[in-house]
Amino acid sequence: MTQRLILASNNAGKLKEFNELLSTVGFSVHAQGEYNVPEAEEPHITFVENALEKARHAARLTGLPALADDSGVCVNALGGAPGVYSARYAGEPKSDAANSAKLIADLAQHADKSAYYYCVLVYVRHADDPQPVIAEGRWNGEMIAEPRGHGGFGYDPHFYIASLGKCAAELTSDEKNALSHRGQALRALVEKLR
Ligand SMILES: O=P(O)(O)OP(=O)(O)OP(=O)(O)OC[C@H]1O[C@@H](n2cnc3c(O)ncnc32)[C@H](O)[C@@H]1O
Ligand SMILES: [Mg+2]
Repeated sequence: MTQRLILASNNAGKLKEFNELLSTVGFSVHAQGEYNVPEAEEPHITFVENALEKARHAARLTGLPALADDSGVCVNALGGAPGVYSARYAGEPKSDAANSAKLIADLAQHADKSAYYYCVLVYVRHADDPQPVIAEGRWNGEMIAEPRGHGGFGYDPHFYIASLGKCAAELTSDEKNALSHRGQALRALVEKLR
């Protein structure tokens, strides 16, 4: 039986990756935009609280189970910034190009370019679910100034994986999903839902 699931996100890049990752596990997935769910508030200082807020918001407005992702890039030399503020690092309106440009500028004087992507997923069966299912994933890399590749989204053209000699934006979507913070978190979540 396929179970209808709301993806509590408005980010087109994430939605594409979720559709690829979830296509095989028996969920019929629908973006919250299909149900006219407006963007949720993300007022918290932790990824998990923001993800829970987004999942509950979508479940409450649709009456359906919902999956939310809160994620970001954490740069060690910047004390973990932009972290939970990754989507709006350069302010509003959100812009991947402006965010990347600010991050590269902020890092220019630092020798340590190491960074990691972090993703937490929260699944709620309904808005008041007392047992949300939570999973996380982390993907290490480093930030490089010159953008490379056209795949992915967000900071991917600047997120370099030395062992591959490539940026995340140079990977196919299957390659990215196999390695990424989001892919890791989703596989862990699916295990917990079995
Ligand atoms: O909240 P929703 O609607 O899901 O969409 P969002 O883009 O606002 O999502 P977040 O609040 O979780 O912020 C995550 C940001 O972190 C960055 N990010 C997360 N995962 C990424 C990935 O796989 N590749 C590149 N950048 C990523 C990117 O800038 C995202 O906008
Ligand atoms: Mg957001």
